[in-house]
Amino acid sequence: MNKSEEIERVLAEADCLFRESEIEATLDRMAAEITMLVGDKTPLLISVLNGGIIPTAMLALRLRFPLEMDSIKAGRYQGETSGSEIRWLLKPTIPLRGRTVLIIDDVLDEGITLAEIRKYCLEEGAEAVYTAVVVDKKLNKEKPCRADFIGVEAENRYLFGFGMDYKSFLRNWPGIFACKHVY
Ligand SMILES: O=P(O)(O)OC[C@H]1O[C@H](OP(=O)(O)OP(=O)(O)O)[C@H](O)[C@@H]1O
Ligand SMILES: Nc1nc2[nH]cnc2c(=O)[nH]1
Repeated sequence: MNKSEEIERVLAEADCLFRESEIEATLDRMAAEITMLVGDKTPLLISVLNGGIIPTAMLALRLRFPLEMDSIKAGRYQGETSGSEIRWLLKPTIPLRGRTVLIIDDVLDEGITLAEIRKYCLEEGAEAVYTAVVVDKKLNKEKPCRADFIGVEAENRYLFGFGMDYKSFLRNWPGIFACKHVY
């Protein structure tokens, strides 16, 4: 099976957990919550690449207050469907000292990535660090990091869409989908 056949098969078998309209409504609600908490803090939004690109853009367009944006890349999956050691690939260039930071990512799974990024921001002198994810996966164990703003909860299956990839593809799929099999 070549790559495009694999992607076609994953798509054909996948279950849609949340439709585009449901995620849009969820993002509206998250934006209102974020505004209440940090709307007067001139926050720095940090997008966790690559999965955070789409959620960050969609959330930022809903925020009507002054903010800055930067990115961080610290991945554990590197295009695979199971995680390993975290690798730092890009750090923000805007200084974090004294800032209210909002880290935005697509999915909170084991919570290791977000916990490490949160720790990094605090070490860099951020005054307050908040975290937002579109999906929090329900695992039957404690996570090292909780998100302050959560879109939806999903079962513990491999997900794609709305920023989340299947082996680097399908981040652009408009909804949240669960794979039946990973190949
Ligand atoms: O909670 P965890 O188990 O640590 O996993 C969550 C992380 O996994 C994915 O990133 P990935 O490393 O796959 O990089 P990507 O954003 O480029 O997809 C996702 O975007 C989160 O950042
Ligand atoms: N795309 C994707 N990335 C992840 N990183 C951790 N869990 C997941 C998941 O379910 N899907």
